[in-house]
Amino acid sequence: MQTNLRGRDVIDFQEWTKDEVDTVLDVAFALKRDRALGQPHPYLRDKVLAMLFFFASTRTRASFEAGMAQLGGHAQFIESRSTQIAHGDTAKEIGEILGRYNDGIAIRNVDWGVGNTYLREVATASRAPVLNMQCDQFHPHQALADLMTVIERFGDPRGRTATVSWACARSYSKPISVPQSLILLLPRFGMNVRLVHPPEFALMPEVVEQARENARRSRASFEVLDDFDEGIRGTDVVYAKSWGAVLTATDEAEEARLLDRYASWVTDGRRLATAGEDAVYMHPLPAERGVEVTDEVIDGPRSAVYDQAENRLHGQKAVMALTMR
Ligand SMILES: NC(=O)NCCC[C@H](N)C(=O)O
Repeated sequence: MQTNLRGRDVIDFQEWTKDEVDTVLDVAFALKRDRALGQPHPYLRDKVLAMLFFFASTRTRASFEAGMAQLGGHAQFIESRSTQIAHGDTAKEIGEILGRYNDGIAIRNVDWGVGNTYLREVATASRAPVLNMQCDQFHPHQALADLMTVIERFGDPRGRTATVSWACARSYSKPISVPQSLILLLPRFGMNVRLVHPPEFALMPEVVEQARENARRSRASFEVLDDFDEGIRGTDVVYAKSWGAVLTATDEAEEARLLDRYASWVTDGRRLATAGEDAVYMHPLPAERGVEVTDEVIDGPRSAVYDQAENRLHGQKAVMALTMR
């Protein structure tokens, strides 16, 4: 195993070289094979990961915690609301202190305009690496699991087309972190990316610009479209999920009006049938069934959602094994 990733933070893989991400993928697939064979791999014996959550989690908590146990270590679950953070513990203090107790600090803070800065402040103060369990701007471990899933389905992803699209959903205004990490990572592996959204649901311009640059460097294409049907036609990966109008909507009422306007942005069987012959449907979950996607699609033969969720475990174990040793 390469050792030079020890101590490295993962805020987004954009800050890692392609070779470094390749190392993570190699280790992730090796750990996945080990697990299938019942082969133990206790690379992190006696190591402890702090998992600090400012927001709800299903897959992220369960997979980081299971992963640490499988690597021979331990994960401690910390919910921000049961800490003294509201009483004054600063990001610097959290970094200093949790960094002294632990070998890694994983954080989920999706508050718009807050999360990314918070993670970086903790990372600056911490002697242990900080792993991003989703912030307002990036969700690197989701994108990693998704890339693994694409590689498992298609082999070499070069020349394949991935549609990263907005879809309608009403439960809450979701972060833009999943599509942002995806459009940054997939072109680096040679995928042609179509970013599709209504004009009001734009991503951060500097992230889109970086994604375009990543595509240019790998001689892949990068397009921004506002027509859902056109975005899906002939594509290999239909990754359609909701996100909030964080850069344009000023209040919930305005966002609700936008959702009414774009309520037809649902991935259904008719639309999926227009994608490529061996196209795959992807979603990070939780999905709003009947609003974002029909049961027929998410439960259908082209859906990769459970493989994506499984690969969270293997990808994160690779990151932890490489950064926390
Ligand atoms: N797979 C996950 O980490 N799920 C939580 C993040 C996805 C969430 N629906 C989101 O859109 O940001």
